[in-house]
Amino acid sequence: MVDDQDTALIRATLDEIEPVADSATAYFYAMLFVEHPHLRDLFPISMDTQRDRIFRALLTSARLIDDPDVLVQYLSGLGRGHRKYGTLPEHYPAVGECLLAALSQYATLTWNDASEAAWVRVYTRISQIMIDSAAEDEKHAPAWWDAEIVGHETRTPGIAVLTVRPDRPYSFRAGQHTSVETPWWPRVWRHYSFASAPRSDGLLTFHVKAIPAGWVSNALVQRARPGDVIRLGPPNGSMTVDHSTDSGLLCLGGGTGIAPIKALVEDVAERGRPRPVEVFYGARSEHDLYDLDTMLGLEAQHRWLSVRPVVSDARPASTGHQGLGVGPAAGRNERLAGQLPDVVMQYGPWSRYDGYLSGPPGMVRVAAEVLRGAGIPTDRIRHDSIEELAAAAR
Ligand SMILES: NC(=O)C1=CN([C@@H]2O[C@H](COP(=O)(O)OP(=O)(O)OC[C@H]3O[C@@H](n4cnc5c(N)ncnc54)[C@H](O)[C@@H]3O)[C@@H](O)[C@H]2O)C=CC1
Repeated sequence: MVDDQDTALIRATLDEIEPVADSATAYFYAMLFVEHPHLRDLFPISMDTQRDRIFRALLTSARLIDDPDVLVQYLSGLGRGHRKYGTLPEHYPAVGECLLAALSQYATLTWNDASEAAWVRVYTRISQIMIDSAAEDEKHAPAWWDAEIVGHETRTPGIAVLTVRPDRPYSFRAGQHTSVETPWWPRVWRHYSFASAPRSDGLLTFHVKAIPAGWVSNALVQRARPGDVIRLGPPNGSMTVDHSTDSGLLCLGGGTGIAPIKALVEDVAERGRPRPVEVFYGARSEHDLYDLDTMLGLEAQHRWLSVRPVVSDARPASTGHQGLGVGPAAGRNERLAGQLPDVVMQYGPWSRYDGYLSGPPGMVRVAAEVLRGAGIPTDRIRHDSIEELAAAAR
């Protein structure tokens, strides 16, 4: 979608901007709100969590520029996701104009007529994909769903499992995530993975951990109660099961990252085609393994499933699990000790498995490398965008 010359020019601008991204982004928003004050209402009152989103999206696009299929998929998701903010096609030129002004102001070494022309071409193409996908989506899906909380279960002082009933049918795939807005913080949206495969009663579940200074997560854990109504954006994400193969699934779920892994296990169970699924469920302490009973319940029902709890803040286990392979092992469900990716490497071989990674961004980053080292090709390792995970963890 972009030729090599434009790619090089775009990357040169972004390399120069990256160290001063905060200033460039502040300049961009200041200009946007001064020149186009009516757009201010599309953004949250407090901009602190919003600020780096646009730059993150640009970086993600730049990183994917060599992979047009994935880039179009990413931008289409972004376009659909922008409907819930009230974004309209006529807003894109205003954003583009301020974006280019900010880039020219802060990328003084690399900015010239050629790079400006490249940015105009690329931004026009990016916005067209987003506008088209939003228009297509509008034909068959609402911009957002209202969803009533029908269950709120506190699992630990900081973790709650929420069950919600959307006001209209909501279709998604196991392993995907959505964005959530609470009534208490208008226009502040946060991503949460679905913790179950689609259910016949149409209910959706989420595992939410209250993170320090996390407005949405604290509201959902501490304040939300049955009867409250939250808002959901469209489903997104490609960490879904490839049902066209019978390869095994190697799943790493760290902390609340176990939520989509549970959904994936349910998805495999519903397909009725048994294939080996090896789940490593990591937490800092025994106490943090808040969903272990559910996972062990699933393991008891399905012979093809193995669940291994791993605790990182514990002394190494005295039993010799190392190098045993992934077959049945004595003492299964006994706590393994260590960081999730390290423990997984004590098992295997994994080269014939597909990798599914979900959890803190640091874990996902390290685990992706470790699985590549274990012989799983990059295109068979699935996880959500690490930039998005890092933003969610703040
Ligand atoms: N789709 C996804 O990827 C999802 C991601 N999450 C994210 O998962 C995180 C959950 O947080 P917590 O429960 O506080 O998890 P946590 O920080 O307690 O860690 C959970 C596990 O990950 C391991 N881990 C953490 N950092 C690591 C690193 N740098 N290298 C290797 N292993 C590491 C720990 O040893 C532990 O086993 C949040 O950041 C949340 O946004 C949650 C749900 C879905």
